[in-house]
Amino acid sequence: MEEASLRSIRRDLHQIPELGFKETKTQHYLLNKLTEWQTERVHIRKWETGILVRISGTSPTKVIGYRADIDALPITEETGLSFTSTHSGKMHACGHDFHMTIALASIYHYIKNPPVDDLLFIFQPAEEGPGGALPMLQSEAFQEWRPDVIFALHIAPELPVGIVSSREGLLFANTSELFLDFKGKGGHAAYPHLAKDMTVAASQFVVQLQQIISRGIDPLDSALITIGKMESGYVQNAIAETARLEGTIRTLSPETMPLIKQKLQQLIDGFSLTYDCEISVDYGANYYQVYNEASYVKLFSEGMAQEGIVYEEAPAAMTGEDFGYMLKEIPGFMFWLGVDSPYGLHHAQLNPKEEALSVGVKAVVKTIEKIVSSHV
Ligand SMILES: CC(=O)N[C@@H](CCC[C@H](N)C(=O)O)C(=O)O
Repeated sequence: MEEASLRSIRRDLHQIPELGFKETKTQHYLLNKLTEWQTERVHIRKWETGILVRISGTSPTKVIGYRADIDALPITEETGLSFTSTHSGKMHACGHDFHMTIALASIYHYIKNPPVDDLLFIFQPAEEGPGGALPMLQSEAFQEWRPDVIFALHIAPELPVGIVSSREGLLFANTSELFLDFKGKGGHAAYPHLAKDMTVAASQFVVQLQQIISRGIDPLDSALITIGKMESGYVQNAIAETARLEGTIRTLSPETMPLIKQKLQQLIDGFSLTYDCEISVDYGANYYQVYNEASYVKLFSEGMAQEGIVYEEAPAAMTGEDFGYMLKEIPGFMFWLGVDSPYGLHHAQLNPKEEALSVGVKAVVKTIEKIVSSHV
């Protein structure tokens, strides 16, 4: 596909960001393109707000899967681009507009050049939350077309265009969302002794919970807790009756996650007594680690060298990806695609370079060819 068409698709998608399981305009846009190009080899199925596209091979011995996530984030875009988000308070700040464009262009390639093996392209909803990969994987629609091998990419703002990166084994962490609600007793700001101040309780909690990691977890088994949002009270001269903390827990090993949750519960019990309040916890969406199968990463790095794309070994990252659930069931891998943006993932000014789109398509097509001709 021409560079100009890649950019135009990416810009269209960039303007209509939608949150998890609400990607109706996105689904409609993708379906329009797919049906416009459809031939007798191409079979399309909807699943919730996602789509599965199966392309029949000329002489298939396996099914090769490629997954692109399609949802956006509740972030107000500040890029000032001419094709900025038209959905107020929502933005493709994690590159899923790139991921979808690269998947569409790869499908287009295989419509023009029929593949040897069967291909399954997966447009998956709700990666940022509440998690679309696991229910999609378990769906009848997916299981009927289940691939034998699967891979995916993620944009990497810190890498220059022309560089891709991955690693054998653990690439992304185990994650759990964290929502804490505090309920005390409100009152006049001048009478703190008659109230139960949840601003104070929640503030102490934020500081104290960092010690779960620094004092409770083996430093060689990395983990983190980030509180990204904190809310309490209603007005400057009243004691806050309620407070809410929203965050995420990340661990390098699946076993450390329940340990942190157990220690959090002990902290919650202690705080409830000390501050005479009620604290409820909700762990929201949980994602399993992204663990890459070594043989496919080797195949990928060989393929990139043949294609003139620079391959670098990636460090493991504390980012999360529900694609980990697909890799738990189906062998494969994930890689980073350099897009060179001074602002990182989840930043309101993230602006990936569009030259990376064609590098992404080349990388996906080459990887499919390598898997077709391999015996792994
Ligand atoms: C690649 C990336 O940025 N993924 C997200 C996944 C979010 C998982 C969930 N909502 C959580 O925050 O735990 C990430 O934040 O790493």
